[in-house]
Amino acid sequence: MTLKIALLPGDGVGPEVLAQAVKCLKAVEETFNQHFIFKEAPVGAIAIEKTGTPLPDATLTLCKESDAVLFGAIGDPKYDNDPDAKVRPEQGLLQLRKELGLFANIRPVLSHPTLLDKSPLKKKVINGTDFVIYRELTGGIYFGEKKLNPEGTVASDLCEYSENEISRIAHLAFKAAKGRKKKLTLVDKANVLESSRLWRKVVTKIGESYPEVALDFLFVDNAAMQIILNPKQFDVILTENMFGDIISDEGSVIGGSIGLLASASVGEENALFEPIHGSYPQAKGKDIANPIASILSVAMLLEHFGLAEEAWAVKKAVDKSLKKGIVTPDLNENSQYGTNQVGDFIAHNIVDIEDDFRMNDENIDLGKSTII
Ligand SMILES: NC(=O)C1=CN([C@@H]2O[C@H](COP(=O)(O)OP(=O)(O)OC[C@H]3O[C@@H](n4cnc5c(N)ncnc54)[C@H](O)[C@@H]3O)[C@@H](O)[C@H]2O)C=CC1
Ligand SMILES: CC(C)CC(=O)C(=O)O
Ligand SMILES: [Mg+2]
Repeated sequence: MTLKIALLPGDGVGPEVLAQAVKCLKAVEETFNQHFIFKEAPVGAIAIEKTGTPLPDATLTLCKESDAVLFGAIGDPKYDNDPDAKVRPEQGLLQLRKELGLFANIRPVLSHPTLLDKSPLKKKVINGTDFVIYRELTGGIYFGEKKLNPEGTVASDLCEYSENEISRIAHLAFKAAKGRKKKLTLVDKANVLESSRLWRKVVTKIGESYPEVALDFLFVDNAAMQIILNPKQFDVILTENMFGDIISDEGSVIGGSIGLLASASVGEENALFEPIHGSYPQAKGKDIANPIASILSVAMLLEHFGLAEEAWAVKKAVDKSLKKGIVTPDLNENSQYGTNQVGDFIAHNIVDIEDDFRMNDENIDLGKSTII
């Protein structure tokens, strides 16, 4: 298979972690005889510096013409610390999601047996956690009308959802639940928000078409508590944009580091793969950022294109690095290994398991396929 992959390294540690993901894709090319055509383009703060805009037209065109986008991270303290900045790196990512129609962001949350003591949560609470968050990605408060009065003393952001925006991701989430533990939890704030009440109504109706899936509801404040009190109760969590953003960072505490959590953003025509973390500017250039979230995003990319064996080989190599302790300092403060060495180890361990393909009973601990 030939795939055109747009590489958007972005800011902070984005380029460093993305470079490790590309190493792994090159290992997949060599080992499995696939063909990936890479083209790189600027996005975020670096693009603002070069062109004045966080998503230059040429970058957007490249993404639209590619089969997939592999994204690093964007963001820079220069903008984070300037509330008056009119142009911001994050606008580039939001516009990209919107322009590519990436309405569903899929974020698996797992506990890995060798990392149980890396989480501040009790082992018995997190052991066996395996859920996936379906976060709506192109609507809600991040995209609603923004207002600031002329005096700069009153501001608002509108949270708006249409039935169609809710139903298209709800169908994806129900289908995912059907293939997993058959449970879907809608996280909302329907006791307060009109938009959440629409979510409940639409999701309840769609649930009738998926009778094998048990549907339940949680208010987001309670969900934030339940995710760390009893994460094993969850299978598929469906939620709106901002709630999904927040609870997925919270969920990363279960795994032991946000540097492990990958994501896929999908729409009708396009797909983008990125770690859930940001640009981690404190680590820029220090070779300490965990590249695994970015590498597992590659596994999600491969799954998305039906390259299941290749995806499995990537996950298996990640599993090996975790089990052998070839990890960055976020997972072991005494670690001798940097971003590059972990990337090298994983890429080197991507091997062909063609004749030994036991996806369902192989003893690796990175969950089953998450892309439907
Ligand atoms: N998708 C994206 O590109 C995102 C961009 N951002 C942007 O990133 C910048 C920094 O935001 P923060 O709130 O500090 O979030 P962040 O996710 O960049 O970092 C928060 C903390 O998570 C840990 N961390 C993050 N990535 C890691 C990695 N690969 N390995 C090990 N530890 C890691 C570090 O302890 C770090 O202090 C901001 O400008 C923000 O707007 C934030 C989230 C997502
Ligand atoms: C620009 C932000 C909305 C990015 C973010 O925090 C995320 O997608 O997780
Ligand atoms: Mg986030």
